[in-house]
Amino acid sequence: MWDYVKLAVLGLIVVVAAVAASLARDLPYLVHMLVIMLASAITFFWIIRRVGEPAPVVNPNEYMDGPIRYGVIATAFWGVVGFLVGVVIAFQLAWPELNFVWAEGYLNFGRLRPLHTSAVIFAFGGNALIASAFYVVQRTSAARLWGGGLSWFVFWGYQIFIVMAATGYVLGSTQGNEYAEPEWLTDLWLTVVWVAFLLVFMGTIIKRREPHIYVANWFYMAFIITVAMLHIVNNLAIPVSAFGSRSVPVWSGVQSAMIQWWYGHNAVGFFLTAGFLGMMYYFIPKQAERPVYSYKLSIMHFWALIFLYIWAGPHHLHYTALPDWAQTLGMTFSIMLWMPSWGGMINGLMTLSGAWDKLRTDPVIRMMVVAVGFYGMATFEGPMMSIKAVNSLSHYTDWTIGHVHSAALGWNGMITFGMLYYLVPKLWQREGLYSLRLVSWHFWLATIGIVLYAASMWVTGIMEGLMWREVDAQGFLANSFADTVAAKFPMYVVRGLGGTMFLVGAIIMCYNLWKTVTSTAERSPARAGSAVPAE
Ligand code: HEM
Ligand code: HEM
Ligand SMILES: [Cu+2]
Repeated sequence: MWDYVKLAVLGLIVVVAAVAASLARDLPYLVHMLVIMLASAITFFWIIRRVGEPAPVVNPNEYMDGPIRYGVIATAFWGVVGFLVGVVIAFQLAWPELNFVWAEGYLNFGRLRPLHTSAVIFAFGGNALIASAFYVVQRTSAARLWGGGLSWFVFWGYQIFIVMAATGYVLGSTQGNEYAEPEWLTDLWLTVVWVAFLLVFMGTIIKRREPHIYVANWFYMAFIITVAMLHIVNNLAIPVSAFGSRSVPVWSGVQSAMIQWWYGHNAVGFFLTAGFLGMMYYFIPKQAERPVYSYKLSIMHFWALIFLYIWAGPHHLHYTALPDWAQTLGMTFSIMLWMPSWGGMINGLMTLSGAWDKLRTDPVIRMMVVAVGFYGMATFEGPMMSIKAVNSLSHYTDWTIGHVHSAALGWNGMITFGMLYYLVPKLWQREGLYSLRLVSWHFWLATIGIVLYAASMWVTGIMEGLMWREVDAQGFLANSFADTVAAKFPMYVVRGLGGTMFLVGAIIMCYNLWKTVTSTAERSPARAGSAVPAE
């Protein structure tokens, strides 16, 4: 019965999408409708082939790891895609000829930049967060994922969101809000998927068989709930037509700017920080085989972090039309944010106390520790850049880009790599990784790549900031803008090389993980996924 309801709904979606596609007013809308039509049609046929088959017997004591395995593969795949686009745009900035004339309007810097930022944050980071949240919540709750097949919907729905966002960027559909570029249709779809994600996560927490809610789950919960709130408020818009991709935002003027950076900053705070701290709190103790250093500290810095982050957004709008008091408020909260951030860093690093020797022998733990180190560095640099006097130099320069990437590559990238190295042998029931030597290669390529990236951006950032300020004896500007661009060329090449090393490291990781699954010995089946007791 339930199958027939699903078939009817999917059939209806296919027809509606086909009609909407034929009425489309613009190309991105047409493509999105075709994507929806195709995805619904494939699901339709997938279900119809199984109608009447007895439902597979699931053991409620067994973890649901299917969507997590897919999520791990998607994380690695989108990571390589996102880094590759990053390398391309890095070289486009060094050599503008790489904005090929034949690809103008599709593959030029302006189209590829949001493709890069969304691919790395939402596709690579998002898949890593969803997969690890599903893994951690089951293990720490001693419960199977709630909602039957809903977690599969979350996985596939999220991939459809990624495809819609990516095709939209290349075809020129954008709201023009950084990190919130997708238009209304894609936004609505993401909202549906995200609510399903929240339901699966909370459902599992509620039916947990472990009285205690482990701290990693608090961070994941804050991440899921806050991102839902940010996404909905920042994307409130009225579509121009039901059959076109364009919309008119409800916010305007300085309010619009403030809401955008309330969103943007907390995307950093809750997507790239809170969620990833959840990852840190599970995978570092596991890999180090040590308990979390201080449970008390984890609770204190959790509440301080989520309370302070929400207020710090105005540091993106220093010296703009935003009222002065709001800028100062943003700056003050940013400086306070240093403390809970370092609370997290200290807790992550000190979890290794008594096991520091592992740094010599285990390249995976080395990766995780370096990640936490970069987290600490970025959360010192950020509060410093939020001071208005410092920001007057750093704003609009490559210093910001350096800050972003030391955090993104160092913290988000490295902790995710560590998580993947931990998860793949577990999820495919292998004795261990195919090659620790290759992990070491990945570690060094990535670390040196990050250093090249961050250092070159600090140099160009401070250089161009100072060049913009320089005046001659009469008070005229000493440099034209083009002079500052020309002066940056060598550093842009260095950044591109650093990015290439980071990308090569990630490709080595994919090879290593692939070999782990295909050519290492299986673990004894007794140790495979059983839901009691909590791990
Ligand atoms: C191979 C690695 C990477 C390379 C070569 C690379 C390169 C770039 C380049 C060239 C830009 C544009 C800078 C500009 O407009 O001046 C950029 C922007 C950006 N990238 Fe990356 N990237 C890489 C990895 C990542 C990762 C892993 C993340 C996040 C997890 C990330 C997040 C961002 C963000 C958020 C921006 C926008 C920054 C801003 O507007 O201030 N990138 N990247
Ligand atoms: C205590 C923590 C942090 C504070 C106070 C902070 C502060 C800042 C400040 C002041 C800027 C420059 C704004 C501007 O001049 O336009 C900035 C930019 C940025 N930060 Fe941070 N940061 C922190 C941590 C992080 C972390 C951990 C990440 C990533 C994982 C991150 C990602 C970014 C991004 C993506 C931007 C560029 C936004 C844009 O203009 O597109 N930040 N941050
Ligand atoms: Cu911020």
